[in-house]
Amino acid sequence: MSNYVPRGLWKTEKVDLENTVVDESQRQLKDCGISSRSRNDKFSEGSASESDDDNERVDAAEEETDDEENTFFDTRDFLSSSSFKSNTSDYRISSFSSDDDGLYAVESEDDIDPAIRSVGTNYPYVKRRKKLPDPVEKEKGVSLWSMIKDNIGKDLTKICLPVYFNEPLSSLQKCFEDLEYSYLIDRAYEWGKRGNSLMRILNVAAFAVSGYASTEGRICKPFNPLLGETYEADYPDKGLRFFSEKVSHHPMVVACHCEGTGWKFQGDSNLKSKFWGRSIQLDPVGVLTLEFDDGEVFQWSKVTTSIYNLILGKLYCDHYGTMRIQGSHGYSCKLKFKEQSIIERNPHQVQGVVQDRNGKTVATLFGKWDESMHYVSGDCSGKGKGFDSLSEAHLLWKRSKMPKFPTRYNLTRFAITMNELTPGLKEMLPPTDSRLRPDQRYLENGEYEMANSEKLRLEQRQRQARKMQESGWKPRWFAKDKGSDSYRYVGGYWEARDTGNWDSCPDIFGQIPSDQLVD
Ligand SMILES: CC(C)CCC[C@@H](C)[C@H]1CC[C@H]2[C@@H]3CC=C4C[C@@H](O)CC[C@]4(C)[C@H]3CC[C@]12C
Repeated sequence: MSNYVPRGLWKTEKVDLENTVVDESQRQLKDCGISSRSRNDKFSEGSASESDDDNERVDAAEEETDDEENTFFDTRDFLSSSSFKSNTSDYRISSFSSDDDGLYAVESEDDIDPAIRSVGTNYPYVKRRKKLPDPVEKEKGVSLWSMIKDNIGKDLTKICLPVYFNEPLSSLQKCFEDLEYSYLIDRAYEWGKRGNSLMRILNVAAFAVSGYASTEGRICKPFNPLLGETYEADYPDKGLRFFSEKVSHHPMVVACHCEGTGWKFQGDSNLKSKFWGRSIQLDPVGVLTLEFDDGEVFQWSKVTTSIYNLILGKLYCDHYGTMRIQGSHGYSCKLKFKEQSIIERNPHQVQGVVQDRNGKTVATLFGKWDESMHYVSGDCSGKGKGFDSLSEAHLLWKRSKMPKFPTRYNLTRFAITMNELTPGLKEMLPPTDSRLRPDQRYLENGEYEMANSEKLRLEQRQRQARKMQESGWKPRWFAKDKGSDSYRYVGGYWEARDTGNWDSCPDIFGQIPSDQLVD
């Protein structure tokens, strides 16, 4: 059994995914006879820290059975069932066929009220790029194993992984990926305005799930932003503008704020990570808040994400757990993300219910986080019943098609646009914007050597971040809410951008003045 790992050999350690160091315990892979891996089978990285007395929990996690198994009916069986097909026979046919639109294309949604369906389609057109630049240098196959083996005997926690394991986006930009399907919030807004709160929460729920779609097949690490790094996304073509800032380094926290048409979305993301040997578990802490102009507020938290096959096999991630969306006007929604099992025929299932203020189930939701979400009126989540009424399922959301020019990072069409730096935009940005981060730009251009050396330089800089925080560093655009641990946008970013006055923004990507260097 090649992947048998003696118990006790694996320490359950807290892994800082953002610190690009190789975990000491990976050295032990060698002792287990695990041989080289290609670049495509990427490896974990993390810093060894904290307790190693949690071994039992590994066992517990492995042996845990999914007692909710039965409550998940087979969505795939259903989607291919004739009753469903006859109802929405053309749901696979895209209503947009040219390659020019794809970014915000909504697939055929015949049963959606045309007036609602057209919400968000009359935003101005903005030309955005459809591919990343062609790489300057040829890609080379870097195996993580070769890096580890050359460093045996050294302190492995001090080795930096090359930029080759990164995707050319920062964690700040990745937050914006959650807004790819913002038209669902626009629809929710419209439904609510028409007095249909049930359709409002259903669209909010579909939005909350849709943010996960872009994580499928993405196995590269985003760049860990520097303290004070920011990212803005001005997307009039989606009727919104988004802004995020890295507000803390220890623990690593990113705060974001997005103003849409009739709504505001904000939150901060702080991941608690656990290293289980073969996998890494990420538990997001913090609440996301969506606030409509008419006063209705929705709050929810993200579910657990795990990254599997760090040792052998194909790396992949899965999302599982229960997401509770609490609305301020009576309805709430509970969504279960089913955990994938090894023999899973039908992964990525999500199922849930909307309940009114009395706890009565008024609608049932089901689908897959990487595909689509549907709803049925009434309660059909119970076992044994439901398949008849499922023929009345209505499409809420369907994932957009992947780009015509795939990237080696598997970015979606939307993600490809996020790091674009047009000359006009460059002049508007503060010196802290992720688009100006040199190593990330070099990686995007396929200049791997330069990317690597710049990454090392900036990581050197970043080592001062803890000191900065301890000596009273404060984020520029967010502040902690009184009596709470969450960050709120204090305002002023877009106003500063209008005047072009970035005096208060430090040059975080530049050279460190030699008198400020610390050892
Ligand atoms: C171990 C290394 C080299 C492999 C690459 C790890 C990749 C797969 C990891 C690194 C950071 C991770 C992301 C970190 C944060 C979030 C927010 C969370 O709410 C959804 C998942 C998501 C978006 C993760 C998806 C998986 C991810 C991209």
